[in-house]
Amino acid sequence: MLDNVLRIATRQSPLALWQAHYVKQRLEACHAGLRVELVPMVTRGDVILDTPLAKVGGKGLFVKELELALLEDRADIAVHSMKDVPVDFPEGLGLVTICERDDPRDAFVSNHYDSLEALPQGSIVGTSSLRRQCQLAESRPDLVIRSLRGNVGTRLGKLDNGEYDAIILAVAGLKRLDLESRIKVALPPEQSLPAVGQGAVGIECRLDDTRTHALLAPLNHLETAIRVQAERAMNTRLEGGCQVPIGSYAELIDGELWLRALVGAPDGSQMVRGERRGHPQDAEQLGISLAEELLNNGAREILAEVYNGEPPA
Ligand SMILES: NCc1[nH]cc(CCC(=O)O)c1CC(=O)O
Repeated sequence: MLDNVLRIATRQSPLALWQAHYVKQRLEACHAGLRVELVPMVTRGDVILDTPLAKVGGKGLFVKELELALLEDRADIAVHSMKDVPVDFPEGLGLVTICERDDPRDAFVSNHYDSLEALPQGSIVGTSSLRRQCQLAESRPDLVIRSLRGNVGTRLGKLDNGEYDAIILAVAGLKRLDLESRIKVALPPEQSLPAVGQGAVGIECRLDDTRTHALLAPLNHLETAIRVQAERAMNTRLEGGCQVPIGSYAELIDGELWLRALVGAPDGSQMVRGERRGHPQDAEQLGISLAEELLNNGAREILAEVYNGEPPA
């Protein structure tokens, strides 16, 4: 491989391409003479579009092919939405860089209603995320929640077709695709606790590739990395698989790390919440101890039911 070239394995969805181009631009701005190339790939997750993710193997489907390309040295890095990165990495690969987080919140998107509160009884809301579903169902048990999959553009198309009265998407994804104008309200964490890593872009590479590590170093954002570390430690301790009703969100406020988390029954009938404050250096321990508190307060039973029961339609 040429000394001045770095290859990014990327999916070809508009969001994945935006994220890959973002990293390319930042790397080229940091390193004069470096040429960053995109290596576009198709993953199984891109091919299977009409089945709920929980039934076909979950989010891991979107990263396996990219990781294989790294292991076979057909690419040097893979760029991911941190939200979609499974907790475990294949032998020899790891996440070495987390870029500065964008808006982590969920967005309420509708063509007819200005807010969640304004939705009439029985309105149809689209989301395939159990995390969004359980929080919606808790505050508005009257709503009808229907599965919604596909790229951000596909999902908006289904809203515009009239299949849904409203849908929930990540603010960050809409912003990246220049679709911020579609957001009616960004939901505060109190109303829709974000997913682990939501809004942050992470970079995976071979653990022994010191040249790439050095090139990536200036892109790492320490505050974001600490927040996401606490969130991921929480999910890992819960053994949160791919499709889970778990929210996990950390903030750094005046030097203090504040982690909030929830586990909910998909129908919103039960919800276990907790929070912890501590030193940023203890991010991982904070996540683990909060997870243990939730497990002891009922999360264990909720998660067992979700994993053994039928995946939601
Ligand atoms: N599950 C797909 C996905 N993965 C990351 C984002 C948004 C960008 C981000 O959170 O970094 C989205 C779209 C969405 O949830 O609306």
